[in-house]
Amino acid sequence: MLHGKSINNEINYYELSLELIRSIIWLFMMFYISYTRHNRQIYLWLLIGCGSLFIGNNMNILDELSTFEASYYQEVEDLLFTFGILCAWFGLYQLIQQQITKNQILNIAANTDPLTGLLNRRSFNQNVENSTDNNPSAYLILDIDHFKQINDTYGHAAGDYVLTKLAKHISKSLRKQDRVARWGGEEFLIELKHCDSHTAQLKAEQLRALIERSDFHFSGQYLSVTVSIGIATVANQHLNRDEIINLADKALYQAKNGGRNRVVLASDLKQNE
Ligand SMILES: Nc1nc2c(ncn2[C@@H]2O[C@H](COP(=O)(O)OP(=O)(O)OP(=O)(O)O)[C@@H](O)[C@H]2O)c(=O)[nH]1
Repeated sequence: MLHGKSINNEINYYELSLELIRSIIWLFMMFYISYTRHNRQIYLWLLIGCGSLFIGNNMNILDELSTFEASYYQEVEDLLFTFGILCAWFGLYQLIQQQITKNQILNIAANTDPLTGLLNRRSFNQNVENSTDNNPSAYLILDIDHFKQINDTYGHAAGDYVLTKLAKHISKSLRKQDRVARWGGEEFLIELKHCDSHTAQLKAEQLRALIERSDFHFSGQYLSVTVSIGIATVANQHLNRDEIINLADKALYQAKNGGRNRVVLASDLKQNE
């Protein structure tokens, strides 16, 4: 007899069973979370939180058995409850944060090219479909000349370096409203918003010259890099975007056939055909 409270040996088995079932469900959920999220830290917070809540809940069952003052159990129970709820909420908060971060990472991975960080073809097309802008745009398809040779001579890593550096050059030379995507292996698609064919041709020529002048050094080797560019504009063409891009592709084909390292406009192409 410690503090003058009479011993009551009756345990409420029904209450205890309910607590046990609840705890088993929690444990199962936490193992499931830990297994699917692969994050032991979150699992630990939830486990500590739920463990404290479980013990807190069962304090009143112990109360029936023991000799301590009821107020003593009440204090410990309150403490465990508060601690348990804080831990469980913190675990849940971390779980939600982790889910948000994972979604963001997945979103970036789904929409960008991993090598250059530019938009990928899927994401570029999606945004084009969502666009309600009726102003004329110009489409430029830029392709690296003899890229296979760079890979074959200096290695795949050198080719990757060229692609990455080229992507940076293109991105830097564009305005905020313009977009660029990695369209294929060594091909980039540029969308110049509100741009007529004359301006598009000037910009493409500037970009071509900039790349020709740029230093591409890889592992102490100087790499000569040039590009060919095909252009098509939306203005005055009663074609949809896919058809315009096809026109730009044809212009690019002619730039390649014309000797590479040059810019060809689709309207010139029509006249020449
Ligand atoms: N390093 C590297 N090479 C790539 C990548 N994607 C595609 N390629 C290579 O790009 C090369 C494209 O070669 P081709 O289509 O023959 O074109 P090209 O040699 O540039 O010739 P032209 O376009 O006619 O001037 C192939 O050798 C591909 O392996 C990449 O992500 N990294």
